[in-house]
Parts: sequence; C-alpha cells; structure tokens
Amino acid sequence: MRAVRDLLVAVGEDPDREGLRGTPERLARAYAEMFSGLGQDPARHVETVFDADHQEMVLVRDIPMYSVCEHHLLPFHGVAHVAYIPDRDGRVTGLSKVARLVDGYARRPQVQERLTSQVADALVERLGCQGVLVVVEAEHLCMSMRGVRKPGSSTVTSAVRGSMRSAATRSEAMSLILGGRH
Ligand SMILES: Nc1nc2c(ncn2[C@@H]2O[C@H](COP(=O)(O)OP(=O)(O)OP(=O)(O)O)[C@@H](O)[C@H]2O)c(=O)[nH]1
Ligand SMILES: [Zn+2]
Repeated sequence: MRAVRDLLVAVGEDPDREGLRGTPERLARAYAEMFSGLGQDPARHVETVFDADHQEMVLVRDIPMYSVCEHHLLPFHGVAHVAYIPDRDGRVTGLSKVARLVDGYARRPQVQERLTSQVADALVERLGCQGVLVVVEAEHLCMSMRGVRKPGSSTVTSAVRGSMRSAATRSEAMSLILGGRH
C-alpha cells in the first residue's frame, strides 16, 4: 500500500486528499483479485473429468477474458475460444472448468501469446486431449489509451496441439468458432 501512495506522489497527486485516501487499500484489494491466478495451478480445474464416451470436438466459445499486460500493467480484454478433442477413452471436463482454466491464467501479469499457449498445454497435459485449438481475441488498453493509440484494433492469437493440427479438423473448429457471427 505504501507503493501505491508513492505512485500517487510520483504522478503529482496528493495521496491525502479526500478522494484518494482509501485508494491504496482499494487498489491492493483490486490487484489481489486481478492477480489471483498467481500462486495457484489453474490446470487443476480440468482434472475434473467425466466419462462422456465422446471422442469428437467440444468447443466453448466466446469466454469473456480480462487480463493485464505485463509490460504496462494495463488491461487487455476480449474473448477466448477453446476447442478440444477428448482422450481416446472419451473423457471430458466440465464446461465451467474450461472457463476457470482461462481465468486462472488470465489473472496474472501476462502476454497474450503465453496465455494462449498455457491454456492449450494444460488441456493436453492434464486432460490428455488428443487435440486442442485455443483462439484469443483481445484489445490491449496499452495500445488504445496511450502509446500508439489505436483503439478498436484487436490482436488474435492461436495455439494448436495434436490432432487439431490437421487441416480438416482445424477448419471444422474455426468454422464452429466463427459460426453465428455476422
Ligand atoms: N507480443 C505482445 N506484445 C505485447 C503484449 N502486450 C503488450 N505488448 C507490447 O509490448 C511492447 C513493449 O514495448 P516497449 O518499447 O518496451 O514499451 P513502450 O515504449 O511502452 O512501447 P509502446 O507501447 O509502443 O509505446 C509494446 O509494443 C506493446 O504493444 C502482448 O500480450 N503480446
Ligand atoms: Zn501493454
């Protein structure tokens, strides 16, 4: 909290004025929430498995995602799409666990590329998926409100693993991701 006070002084503010008095404590609470993915293992969520006897694609689309870029500590936010092909026994994880996995890695100082790969690797390593495609689309506030100032630009990253690398499977996943969009 001392650090937030110092930051306010550094930008030319009076940390003792009425509106700012509670700010160090508020920001500490907000950071604890925004960075709650640190010190936990988000991949543990996908260890909750069900026998679904389903060896074909599962896609959880348009998962809202809020993260913080590690270069500027400014938010980047958008959506994640996670498609996977279960293991050979047809075991799947809970749908909410896929969203929890994304949240766990997003709530850390991040770069979008690493976030995308971490989600894909967790599904291969912990759920034993035969194939995975993760696509993240996000706007970075460090590119919108400052610096190059390009609001509305979005960055799309993808990570492909295993059998999702085959052209046909990947294009099925992409058309499901894009389905329903205009
Ligand atoms: N690849 C990647 N770059 C990112 C991400 N988040 C922020 N960046 C970039 O990180 C770079 C940091 O560049 P620097 O030159 O060190 O910092 P800067 O002077 O603030 O750069 P500008 O943003 O261009 O003003 C910038 O180009 C950002 O756009 C991310 O998730 N992935
Ligand atoms: Zn940034």
